[in-house]
Amino acid sequence: KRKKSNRSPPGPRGLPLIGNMHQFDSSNTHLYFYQLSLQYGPLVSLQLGSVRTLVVSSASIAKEVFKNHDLCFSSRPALVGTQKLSYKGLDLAFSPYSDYWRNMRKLCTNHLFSVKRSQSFYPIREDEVSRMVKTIRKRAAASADFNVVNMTKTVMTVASSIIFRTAFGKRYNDDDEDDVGYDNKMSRQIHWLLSETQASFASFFLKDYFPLVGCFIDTLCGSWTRLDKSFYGLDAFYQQLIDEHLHASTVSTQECSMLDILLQMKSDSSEFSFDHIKAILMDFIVAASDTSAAAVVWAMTLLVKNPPQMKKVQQEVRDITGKKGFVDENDTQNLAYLKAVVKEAMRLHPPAPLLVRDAAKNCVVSGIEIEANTRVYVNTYTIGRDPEFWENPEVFLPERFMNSSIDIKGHDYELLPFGAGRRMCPGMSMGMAMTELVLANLLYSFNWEVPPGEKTADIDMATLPGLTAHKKNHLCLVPRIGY
Ligand code: HEM
Repeated sequence: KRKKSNRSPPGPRGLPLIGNMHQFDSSNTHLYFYQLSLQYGPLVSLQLGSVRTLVVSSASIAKEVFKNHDLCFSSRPALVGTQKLSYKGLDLAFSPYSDYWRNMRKLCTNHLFSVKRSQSFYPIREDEVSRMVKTIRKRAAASADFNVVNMTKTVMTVASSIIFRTAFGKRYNDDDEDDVGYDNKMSRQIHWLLSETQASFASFFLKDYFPLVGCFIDTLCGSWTRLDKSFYGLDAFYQQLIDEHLHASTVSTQECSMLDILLQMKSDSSEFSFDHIKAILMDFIVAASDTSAAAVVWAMTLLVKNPPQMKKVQQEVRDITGKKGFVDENDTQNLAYLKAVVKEAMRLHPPAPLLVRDAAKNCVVSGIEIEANTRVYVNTYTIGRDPEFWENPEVFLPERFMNSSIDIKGHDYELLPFGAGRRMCPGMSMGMAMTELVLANLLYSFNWEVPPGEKTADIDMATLPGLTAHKKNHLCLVPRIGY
């Protein structure tokens, strides 16, 4: 029996010292892992430098990981980039499993991420989505040469505006946003904040795989200098916003924001510092806007490529909303088919496809002994396409979720867009509220066409490298006033 549990899962043959590092694609990791799973099966082992790595690609093994051994797999790897940006693990997302993480998670779930809190931010979502609709309307009325909307930019802008305003309680430059994509100071500042944070979190350091020599090579390559520069830039930006809040009389902060709540938490506890606040805000910024925006863009892409489903979902949104001009969050609760569309888009294109954990101790999964400190990637992209669970897995068919009990809450292991177990996404209700509201209003107000001379079949599904799986090439569509 012991012999059996010691066998190692299959995987590509590596080289001495570096293992499989030379084959590892760190830019589109989930697609690389998907290919490996097609070749080697649902459990693949790799040696990435000094890091033993396991890739899980089936719902049944994911269930073992998250249900039977969740405690063992509740830690995250302490990577150079994430440690720096999280102020050495003072955040939630990149903190190792510990008493600190448990307390922080409880605190944040109660104060920041509860359903009630998410509802309290609804006016912000409503206002930003209305602004988006207004700007698209202008574009729809423009002449043929100017009516193409870059959906990727538009959706990223509305999502980051919502998140920025939810985090800090204010907008920038209300006045000059008469263009789709709002190319103004706010947009540029948020864009910089987002891209810098994303890039730093995802930055590649050899030290993460070769602790002894990696540090030296990273220094030679200038990776540390770049990371330090980003970190100090972001730190200064957050400090400026905190200072503005502390001297609230100098700015008009009308809305209660996440930062207000965090400052209150700081004044209630002497152990809570400004670094804690910045680390949590950093998590929120990186985890919240990008993921929801990616979800909307993938859903729109799939709908445009599937006209019968597009027609059906628009019919539902317009029937339920009636003539009142805006889909609100009471309406979205009743949009069963739209919810099925979102689930189906997340099945095919989960915005955060890799659930990353480190094994805290030895344990046996699928009859195989996993050693402590093994890095485990659960690939929800592959699991969502597993033909054992999904009929015609490559086909976009939201109907499969109508009258189905399969949900995204982390109990149905064949569909895990928000993860599962103790480290599951705490912002699910806010993320879903944002995704559904933006998508519903895009579908309610407009009919969408590809630009003249293009075909829907030409819209590609390539993915951008990064922590969040964005559509690589921007989705550009022509809006026609629909309702
Ligand atoms: C459509 C939107 C979203 C998607 C698809 C998504 C997905 C995910 C996934 C897959 C994880 C990793 C879970 C795991 O390892 O099991 C995660 C973690 C996390 N998400 Fe989200 N997320 C979304 C929106 C949000 C929002 C709006 C927030 C904040 C309000 C948020 C905050 C977080 C945090 C803090 C973590 C780390 C949790 C921990 O490690 O304890 N997410 N998210």
